[in-house]
Amino acid sequence: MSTETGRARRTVEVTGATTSTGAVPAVRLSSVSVAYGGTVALQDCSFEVARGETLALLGPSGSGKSTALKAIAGFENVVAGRVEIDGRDVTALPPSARGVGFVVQQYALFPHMTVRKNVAFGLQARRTPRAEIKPRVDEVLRMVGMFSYADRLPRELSGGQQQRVAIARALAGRPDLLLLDEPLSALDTRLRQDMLVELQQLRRDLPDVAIVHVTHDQAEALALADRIALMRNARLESIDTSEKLFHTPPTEFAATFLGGADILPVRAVADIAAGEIGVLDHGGLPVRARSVDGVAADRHVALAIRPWAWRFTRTSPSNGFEVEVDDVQWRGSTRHVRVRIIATDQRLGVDVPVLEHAPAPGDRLYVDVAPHDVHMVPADKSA
Ligand SMILES: Nc1ncnc2c1ncn2[C@@H]1O[C@H](COP(=O)(O)OP(=O)(O)OP(=O)(O)O)[C@@H](O)[C@H]1O
Repeated sequence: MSTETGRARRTVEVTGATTSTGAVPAVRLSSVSVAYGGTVALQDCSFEVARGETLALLGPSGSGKSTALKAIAGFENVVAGRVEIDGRDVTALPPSARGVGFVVQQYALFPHMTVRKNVAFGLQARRTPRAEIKPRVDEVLRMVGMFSYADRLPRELSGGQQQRVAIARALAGRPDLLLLDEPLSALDTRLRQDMLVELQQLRRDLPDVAIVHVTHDQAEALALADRIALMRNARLESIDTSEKLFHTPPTEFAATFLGGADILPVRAVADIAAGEIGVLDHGGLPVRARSVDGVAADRHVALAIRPWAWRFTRTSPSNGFEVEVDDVQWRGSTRHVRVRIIATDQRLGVDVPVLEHAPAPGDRLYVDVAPHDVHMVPADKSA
Protein backbone atom coordinates (compact mmCIF):
# COMPACT_ATOMS: atom_id res chain seq x y z
CA MET A 1 0.00 0.00 0.00
CA SER A 2 2.96 2.32 0.46
CA THR A 3 3.07 2.94 -3.27
CA GLU A 4 -0.54 4.08 -3.36
CA THR A 5 0.07 7.67 -2.34
CA GLY A 6 2.58 8.15 -5.13
CA ARG A 7 0.33 6.48 -7.65
CA ALA A 8 -2.67 8.48 -6.50
CA ARG A 9 -0.99 11.72 -7.43
CA ARG A 10 -1.21 10.94 -11.13
CA THR A 11 -4.00 12.66 -12.97
CA VAL A 12 -7.33 10.92 -13.39
CA GLU A 13 -8.15 10.67 -17.05
CA VAL A 14 -11.66 10.25 -18.42
CA THR A 15 -11.37 8.28 -21.63
CA GLY A 16 -15.01 8.05 -22.66
CA ALA A 17 -14.30 4.78 -24.51
CA THR A 18 -17.46 2.79 -25.03
CA THR A 19 -18.55 -0.82 -25.50
CA SER A 20 -19.93 -2.24 -28.74
CA THR A 21 -23.40 -1.25 -27.49
CA GLY A 22 -22.27 2.37 -27.14
CA ALA A 23 -22.35 2.44 -23.33
CA VAL A 24 -19.32 3.12 -21.15
CA PRO A 25 -18.46 -0.19 -19.46
CA ALA A 26 -18.52 -0.42 -15.68
CA VAL A 27 -15.00 -1.80 -15.81
CA ARG A 28 -12.48 -2.34 -18.57
CA LEU A 29 -9.07 -4.00 -18.38
CA SER A 30 -6.77 -3.28 -21.34
CA SER A 31 -3.69 -5.52 -21.67
CA VAL A 32 -3.18 -5.63 -17.90
CA SER A 33 -0.18 -7.50 -16.51
CA VAL A 34 0.72 -8.07 -12.85
CA ALA A 35 3.94 -9.68 -11.58
CA TYR A 36 5.19 -10.66 -8.13
CA GLY A 37 8.97 -10.61 -8.32
CA GLY A 38 9.74 -13.10 -11.09
CA THR A 39 6.20 -14.61 -11.17
CA VAL A 40 3.83 -13.29 -13.80
CA ALA A 41 0.44 -13.67 -12.11
CA LEU A 42 -1.58 -11.99 -14.87
CA GLN A 43 -0.49 -11.47 -18.44
CA ASP A 44 -1.91 -9.14 -21.06
CA CYS A 45 -5.46 -9.47 -19.74
CA SER A 46 -8.27 -7.56 -21.46
CA PHE A 47 -12.00 -7.68 -20.81
CA GLU A 48 -14.87 -5.40 -19.95
CA VAL A 49 -18.02 -5.73 -17.90
CA ALA A 50 -21.17 -3.76 -18.65
CA ARG A 51 -23.42 -2.17 -16.04
CA GLY A 52 -25.86 -4.73 -14.71
CA GLU A 53 -23.75 -7.61 -16.01
CA THR A 54 -22.20 -10.44 -13.98
CA LEU A 55 -18.89 -11.77 -15.26
CA ALA A 56 -17.44 -14.88 -13.62
CA LEU A 57 -13.67 -15.29 -13.65
CA LEU A 58 -13.37 -19.07 -13.68
CA GLY A 59 -10.23 -21.17 -13.69
CA PRO A 60 -8.03 -23.56 -11.76
CA SER A 61 -6.04 -22.61 -8.69
CA GLY A 62 -3.21 -20.21 -9.46
CA SER A 63 -4.58 -19.17 -12.87
CA GLY A 64 -4.68 -15.47 -11.97
CA LYS A 65 -8.35 -14.94 -11.10
CA SER A 66 -7.81 -13.19 -7.75
CA THR A 67 -4.96 -11.19 -9.21
CA ALA A 68 -7.27 -9.82 -11.92
CA LEU A 69 -9.83 -8.89 -9.27
CA LYS A 70 -7.23 -7.20 -7.09
CA ALA A 71 -5.95 -5.28 -10.11
CA ILE A 72 -9.47 -3.88 -10.56
CA ALA A 73 -9.79 -3.06 -6.85
CA GLY A 74 -6.35 -1.44 -6.74
CA PHE A 75 -4.63 -3.90 -4.41
CA GLU A 76 -2.03 -4.96 -6.96
CA ASN A 77 0.66 -3.06 -8.74
CA VAL A 78 -0.23 -3.19 -12.41
CA VAL A 79 3.08 -3.36 -14.34
CA ALA A 80 1.52 -2.86 -17.77
CA GLY A 81 -1.86 -1.98 -19.19
CA ARG A 82 -4.71 0.04 -17.85
CA VAL A 83 -7.78 -0.34 -15.66
CA GLU A 84 -10.83 1.86 -16.26
CA ILE A 85 -13.87 2.08 -14.04
CA ASP A 86 -16.87 3.85 -15.52
CA GLY A 87 -14.68 5.38 -18.21
CA ARG A 88 -12.07 6.73 -15.73
CA ASP A 89 -8.49 5.55 -15.90
CA VAL A 90 -7.98 4.36 -12.31
CA THR A 91 -4.73 2.43 -12.89
CA ALA A 92 -2.85 4.82 -10.62
CA LEU A 93 -5.54 5.33 -8.00
CA PRO A 94 -5.57 3.70 -4.55
CA PRO A 95 -8.42 1.29 -3.65
CA SER A 96 -10.25 3.93 -1.60
CA ALA A 97 -10.60 6.19 -4.66
CA ARG A 98 -12.05 3.51 -6.94
CA GLY A 99 -15.53 3.22 -5.41
CA VAL A 100 -15.83 -0.55 -5.67
CA GLY A 101 -17.27 -3.06 -3.20
CA PHE A 102 -14.96 -6.00 -2.50
CA VAL A 103 -15.94 -9.26 -0.77
CA VAL A 104 -13.24 -11.84 -0.04
CA GLN A 105 -13.44 -15.53 0.81
CA GLN A 106 -12.70 -15.20 4.52
CA TYR A 107 -15.24 -12.48 5.40
CA ALA A 108 -12.56 -10.24 7.01
CA LEU A 109 -14.97 -8.72 9.53
CA PHE A 110 -13.62 -6.79 12.51
CA PRO A 111 -14.04 -9.30 15.38
CA HIS A 112 -14.60 -6.75 18.16
CA MET A 113 -17.30 -4.80 16.28
CA THR A 114 -20.99 -5.66 16.03
CA VAL A 115 -22.54 -6.44 12.68
CA ARG A 116 -23.95 -2.92 12.50
CA LYS A 117 -20.58 -1.33 13.26
CA ASN A 118 -18.82 -3.55 10.73
CA VAL A 119 -21.22 -2.47 8.01
CA ALA A 120 -21.09 1.21 9.03
CA PHE A 121 -17.30 1.29 9.25
CA GLY A 122 -16.56 2.12 5.62
CA LEU A 123 -19.27 4.78 5.53
CA GLN A 124 -17.84 6.49 8.61
CA ALA A 125 -14.34 6.32 7.15
CA ARG A 126 -15.70 8.06 4.04
CA ARG A 127 -17.31 10.71 6.27
CA THR A 128 -20.83 9.88 5.17
CA PRO A 129 -23.22 12.17 7.13
CA ARG A 130 -24.37 10.47 10.34
CA ALA A 131 -28.06 10.81 9.48
CA GLU A 132 -27.49 8.79 6.30
CA ILE A 133 -25.50 5.96 7.87
CA LYS A 134 -28.22 4.26 9.94
CA PRO A 135 -30.85 4.00 7.19
CA ARG A 136 -28.23 2.84 4.72
CA VAL A 137 -26.91 0.15 7.11
CA ASP A 138 -30.48 -0.98 7.85
CA GLU A 139 -31.23 -1.18 4.13
CA VAL A 140 -28.26 -3.38 3.22
CA LEU A 141 -28.67 -5.61 6.29
CA ARG A 142 -32.30 -6.19 5.25
CA MET A 143 -31.18 -6.90 1.71
CA VAL A 144 -28.94 -9.77 2.87
CA GLY A 145 -31.39 -10.97 5.55
CA MET A 146 -29.20 -9.96 8.51
CA PHE A 147 -31.18 -7.06 10.00
CA SER A 148 -32.17 -9.00 13.12
CA TYR A 149 -28.51 -9.86 13.80
CA ALA A 150 -27.32 -6.24 13.77
CA ASP A 151 -26.14 -6.23 17.40
CA ARG A 152 -24.26 -9.52 17.32
CA LEU A 153 -20.50 -9.93 17.12
CA PRO A 154 -19.02 -11.87 14.16
CA ARG A 155 -18.07 -14.83 16.40
CA GLU A 156 -21.78 -15.22 17.27
CA LEU A 157 -22.61 -15.84 13.59
CA SER A 158 -22.28 -18.85 11.28
CA GLY A 159 -19.92 -18.71 8.30
CA GLY A 160 -22.79 -18.02 5.90
CA GLN A 161 -24.12 -15.22 8.10
CA GLN A 162 -20.67 -13.65 8.33
CA GLN A 163 -20.38 -13.78 4.56
CA ARG A 164 -23.76 -12.04 4.24
CA VAL A 165 -22.49 -9.29 6.55
CA ALA A 166 -19.36 -8.96 4.41
CA ILE A 167 -21.59 -8.55 1.34
CA ALA A 168 -23.74 -5.97 3.17
CA ARG A 169 -20.58 -4.06 4.08
CA ALA A 170 -19.49 -4.03 0.45
CA LEU A 171 -22.93 -2.83 -0.66
CA ALA A 172 -23.21 -0.08 1.97
CA GLY A 173 -21.11 2.30 -0.12
CA ARG A 174 -23.56 1.81 -3.02
CA PRO A 175 -20.85 0.71 -5.44
CA ASP A 176 -21.54 0.48 -9.18
CA LEU A 177 -19.08 -2.37 -9.25
CA LEU A 178 -19.07 -5.32 -6.85
CA LEU A 179 -16.07 -7.65 -6.76
CA LEU A 180 -16.60 -11.07 -5.19
CA ASP A 181 -13.53 -13.25 -4.56
CA GLU A 182 -14.65 -16.86 -3.96
CA PRO A 183 -17.42 -15.62 -1.62
CA LEU A 184 -18.86 -19.11 -1.09
CA SER A 185 -15.77 -21.28 -0.94
CA ALA A 186 -15.44 -21.30 2.86
CA LEU A 187 -19.02 -22.55 3.28
CA ASP A 188 -20.26 -26.13 3.46
CA THR A 189 -22.17 -27.63 0.51
CA ARG A 190 -25.67 -27.00 1.85
CA LEU A 191 -24.91 -23.40 2.79
CA ARG A 192 -23.30 -22.80 -0.59
CA GLN A 193 -26.53 -23.84 -2.28
CA ASP A 194 -28.57 -21.49 -0.07
CA MET A 195 -26.15 -18.61 -0.62
CA LEU A 196 -26.21 -19.25 -4.38
CA VAL A 197 -29.97 -18.66 -4.34
CA GLU A 198 -29.45 -15.52 -2.25
CA LEU A 199 -26.80 -14.17 -4.60
CA GLN A 200 -29.22 -14.71 -7.49
CA GLN A 201 -31.81 -12.68 -5.57
CA LEU A 202 -29.23 -9.99 -4.82
CA ARG A 203 -28.47 -9.85 -8.52
CA ARG A 204 -32.16 -9.10 -9.18
CA ASP A 205 -32.18 -6.46 -6.40
CA LEU A 206 -29.21 -4.65 -7.93
CA PRO A 207 -30.02 -4.46 -11.64
CA ASP A 208 -27.51 -1.68 -12.40
CA VAL A 209 -24.52 -3.01 -10.49
CA ALA A 210 -21.74 -4.76 -12.43
CA ILE A 211 -20.41 -7.85 -10.65
CA VAL A 212 -17.11 -9.62 -11.19
CA HIS A 213 -17.25 -12.96 -9.42
CA VAL A 214 -14.12 -15.08 -8.97
CA THR A 215 -14.70 -18.79 -8.59
CA HIS A 216 -13.11 -22.14 -9.40
CA ASP A 217 -16.54 -23.81 -9.27
CA GLN A 218 -18.18 -24.15 -12.69
CA ALA A 219 -21.66 -24.68 -11.19
CA GLU A 220 -21.37 -21.35 -9.35
CA ALA A 221 -20.26 -19.58 -12.53
CA LEU A 222 -23.07 -21.09 -14.60
CA ALA A 223 -25.69 -20.26 -11.96
CA LEU A 224 -24.68 -16.62 -11.50
CA ALA A 225 -22.86 -15.27 -14.53
CA ASP A 226 -24.07 -13.74 -17.78
CA ARG A 227 -20.62 -14.26 -19.24
CA ILE A 228 -17.67 -16.36 -18.15
CA ALA A 229 -14.00 -15.49 -18.54
CA LEU A 230 -11.91 -18.67 -18.40
CA MET A 231 -8.46 -18.12 -16.91
CA ARG A 232 -5.50 -20.41 -17.43
CA ASN A 233 -1.79 -19.92 -16.62
CA ALA A 234 -2.12 -16.19 -15.88
CA ARG A 235 -3.98 -15.58 -19.14
CA LEU A 236 -7.55 -15.06 -20.20
CA GLU A 237 -8.15 -18.11 -22.39
CA SER A 238 -11.76 -17.61 -23.53
CA ILE A 239 -14.58 -15.21 -22.75
CA ASP A 240 -18.19 -15.56 -23.87
CA THR A 241 -21.74 -15.93 -22.66
CA SER A 242 -22.09 -18.85 -20.24
CA GLU A 243 -24.42 -20.59 -22.73
CA LYS A 244 -22.03 -20.36 -25.68
CA LEU A 245 -18.99 -21.33 -23.69
CA PHE A 246 -20.81 -24.37 -22.32
CA HIS A 247 -22.60 -25.51 -25.47
CA THR A 248 -19.95 -24.67 -28.07
CA PRO A 249 -16.63 -24.67 -26.18
CA PRO A 250 -13.92 -23.03 -28.32
CA THR A 251 -10.96 -24.94 -26.86
CA GLU A 252 -10.10 -28.24 -25.20
CA PHE A 253 -9.56 -26.40 -21.94
CA ALA A 254 -13.00 -24.75 -22.10
CA ALA A 255 -14.62 -28.13 -22.82
CA THR A 256 -12.83 -29.94 -20.01
CA PHE A 257 -12.95 -27.23 -17.33
CA LEU A 258 -16.53 -26.17 -18.00
CA GLY A 259 -18.62 -29.32 -18.25
CA GLY A 260 -15.96 -31.97 -17.64
CA ALA A 261 -15.63 -33.24 -21.23
CA ASP A 262 -13.21 -35.96 -22.25
CA ILE A 263 -11.04 -35.29 -25.28
CA LEU A 264 -10.57 -37.67 -28.22
CA PRO A 265 -7.77 -36.94 -30.69
CA VAL A 266 -9.09 -37.36 -34.26
CA ARG A 267 -8.33 -36.62 -37.91
CA ALA A 268 -10.89 -35.43 -40.45
CA VAL A 269 -11.40 -38.14 -43.08
CA ALA A 270 -12.76 -35.67 -45.67
CA ASP A 271 -13.67 -31.97 -45.75
CA ILE A 272 -16.55 -31.11 -43.40
CA ALA A 273 -18.44 -27.91 -44.20
CA ALA A 274 -19.43 -25.47 -41.44
CA GLY A 275 -22.48 -26.71 -39.58
CA GLU A 276 -22.32 -30.16 -41.22
CA ILE A 277 -21.84 -33.59 -39.70
CA GLY A 278 -18.84 -35.52 -41.03
CA VAL A 279 -16.68 -38.56 -40.32
CA LEU A 280 -13.42 -38.39 -38.38
CA ASP A 281 -10.87 -41.04 -37.56
CA HIS A 282 -9.90 -41.93 -34.00
CA GLY A 283 -7.03 -44.45 -34.13
CA GLY A 284 -8.56 -46.25 -37.11
CA LEU A 285 -12.14 -46.07 -35.79
CA PRO A 286 -14.77 -43.86 -37.48
CA VAL A 287 -16.70 -41.33 -35.39
CA ARG A 288 -19.16 -38.70 -36.60
CA ALA A 289 -19.34 -35.13 -35.27
CA ARG A 290 -20.75 -31.77 -36.27
CA SER A 291 -18.26 -29.05 -37.14
CA VAL A 292 -19.28 -25.49 -36.21
CA ASP A 293 -16.67 -23.76 -38.41
CA GLY A 294 -15.86 -26.50 -40.92
CA VAL A 295 -12.63 -28.52 -41.13
CA ALA A 296 -10.40 -29.64 -44.02
CA ALA A 297 -9.57 -33.27 -44.81
CA ASP A 298 -6.60 -34.70 -42.89
CA ARG A 299 -6.63 -31.93 -40.28
CA HIS A 300 -5.94 -33.14 -36.74
CA VAL A 301 -8.54 -31.82 -34.32
CA ALA A 302 -10.03 -32.97 -31.01
CA LEU A 303 -13.51 -34.08 -30.04
CA ALA A 304 -14.88 -33.01 -26.67
CA ILE A 305 -17.62 -35.28 -25.33
CA ARG A 306 -19.41 -34.78 -22.02
CA PRO A 307 -19.96 -37.80 -19.72
CA TRP A 308 -23.74 -37.36 -19.87
CA ALA A 309 -23.80 -37.49 -23.70
CA TRP A 310 -22.79 -41.17 -23.88
CA ARG A 311 -25.21 -44.09 -23.71
CA PHE A 312 -24.20 -47.69 -22.98
CA THR A 313 -25.45 -50.30 -25.42
CA ARG A 314 -24.99 -54.05 -25.73
CA THR A 315 -25.27 -53.95 -29.52
CA SER A 316 -22.99 -52.30 -32.05
CA PRO A 317 -23.44 -48.48 -31.72
CA SER A 318 -24.44 -46.10 -34.51
CA ASN A 319 -21.68 -43.66 -33.42
CA GLY A 320 -19.35 -45.03 -30.77
CA PHE A 321 -16.84 -47.60 -29.62
CA GLU A 322 -16.39 -50.93 -27.90
CA VAL A 323 -15.17 -50.32 -24.36
CA GLU A 324 -14.18 -52.12 -21.18
CA VAL A 325 -15.26 -50.73 -17.80
CA ASP A 326 -12.37 -49.69 -15.52
CA ASP A 327 -14.27 -48.50 -12.46
CA VAL A 328 -17.58 -47.10 -11.24
CA GLN A 329 -18.00 -44.16 -8.84
CA TRP A 330 -21.29 -43.41 -7.14
CA ARG A 331 -21.88 -39.63 -7.18
CA GLY A 332 -25.35 -39.39 -5.66
CA SER A 333 -27.75 -38.77 -8.54
CA THR A 334 -25.43 -40.44 -11.08
CA ARG A 335 -22.85 -43.18 -11.30
CA HIS A 336 -19.69 -42.11 -13.09
CA VAL A 337 -18.34 -45.04 -15.09
CA ARG A 338 -14.73 -44.82 -16.33
CA VAL A 339 -14.21 -46.88 -19.46
CA ARG A 340 -11.36 -47.65 -21.89
CA ILE A 341 -11.83 -47.79 -25.67
CA ILE A 342 -10.47 -51.27 -26.36
CA ALA A 343 -8.88 -50.48 -29.75
CA THR A 344 -7.07 -47.28 -28.70
CA ASP A 345 -6.76 -47.43 -24.88
CA GLN A 346 -8.39 -43.97 -24.71
CA ARG A 347 -10.14 -43.32 -21.34
CA LEU A 348 -13.66 -41.83 -21.19
CA GLY A 349 -16.21 -41.03 -18.48
CA VAL A 350 -19.87 -42.00 -18.83
CA ASP A 351 -22.57 -40.77 -16.44
CA VAL A 352 -25.46 -43.14 -15.75
CA PRO A 353 -28.55 -41.90 -13.82
CA VAL A 354 -28.54 -43.67 -10.48
CA LEU A 355 -31.90 -45.33 -11.11
CA GLU A 356 -30.60 -46.97 -14.30
CA HIS A 357 -28.51 -50.13 -14.40
CA ALA A 358 -24.77 -49.39 -14.55
CA PRO A 359 -22.20 -51.88 -15.86
CA ALA A 360 -19.57 -53.33 -13.51
CA PRO A 361 -15.74 -53.17 -13.69
CA GLY A 362 -14.45 -55.64 -16.29
CA ASP A 363 -17.68 -55.58 -18.39
CA ARG A 364 -17.21 -55.23 -22.15
CA LEU A 365 -19.91 -53.31 -24.04
CA TYR A 366 -20.36 -50.28 -26.32
CA VAL A 367 -20.76 -46.53 -25.84
CA ASP A 368 -22.85 -44.51 -28.28
CA VAL A 369 -23.19 -40.72 -28.76
CA ALA A 370 -25.33 -38.47 -30.98
CA PRO A 371 -23.07 -36.56 -33.43
CA HIS A 372 -24.54 -33.19 -32.40
CA ASP A 373 -23.41 -33.87 -28.79
CA VAL A 374 -19.78 -34.12 -29.94
CA HIS A 375 -17.91 -30.80 -30.02
CA MET A 376 -15.02 -30.34 -32.40
CA VAL A 377 -12.23 -28.17 -30.96
CA PRO A 378 -8.70 -27.34 -32.14
CA ALA A 379 -6.11 -29.83 -30.88
CA ASP A 380 -4.45 -28.28 -27.81
CA LYS A 381 -0.73 -28.08 -28.52
CA SER A 382 0.04 -26.81 -25.00
CA ALA A 383 -1.54 -29.84 -23.29
N1 LIG B 1 1.44 -12.04 -3.08
C1 LIG B 1 1.96 -12.90 -3.95
N2 LIG B 1 3.30 -13.07 -4.06
C2 LIG B 1 3.84 -13.92 -4.96
N3 LIG B 1 3.11 -14.66 -5.83
C3 LIG B 1 1.77 -14.55 -5.77
C4 LIG B 1 1.12 -13.67 -4.83
N4 LIG B 1 -0.22 -13.77 -5.01
C5 LIG B 1 -0.40 -14.66 -6.02
N5 LIG B 1 0.78 -15.13 -6.46
C6 LIG B 1 0.98 -16.09 -7.57
O1 LIG B 1 0.32 -15.58 -8.71
C7 LIG B 1 -0.34 -16.60 -9.44
C8 LIG B 1 -1.83 -16.27 -9.57
O2 LIG B 1 -2.41 -16.23 -8.27
P1 LIG B 1 -3.97 -15.93 -8.03
O3 LIG B 1 -4.16 -15.82 -6.56
O4 LIG B 1 -4.37 -14.78 -8.87
O5 LIG B 1 -4.63 -17.26 -8.60
P2 LIG B 1 -6.13 -17.74 -8.49
O6 LIG B 1 -6.53 -18.17 -9.85
O7 LIG B 1 -6.98 -16.71 -7.82
O8 LIG B 1 -5.97 -19.02 -7.56
P3 LIG B 1 -6.87 -19.58 -6.33
O9 LIG B 1 -8.12 -20.13 -6.96
O10 LIG B 1 -6.00 -20.67 -5.77
O11 LIG B 1 -7.08 -18.45 -5.39
C9 LIG B 1 -0.06 -17.89 -8.68
O12 LIG B 1 1.02 -18.52 -9.30
C10 LIG B 1 0.31 -17.43 -7.30
O13 LIG B 1 1.17 -18.33 -6.68
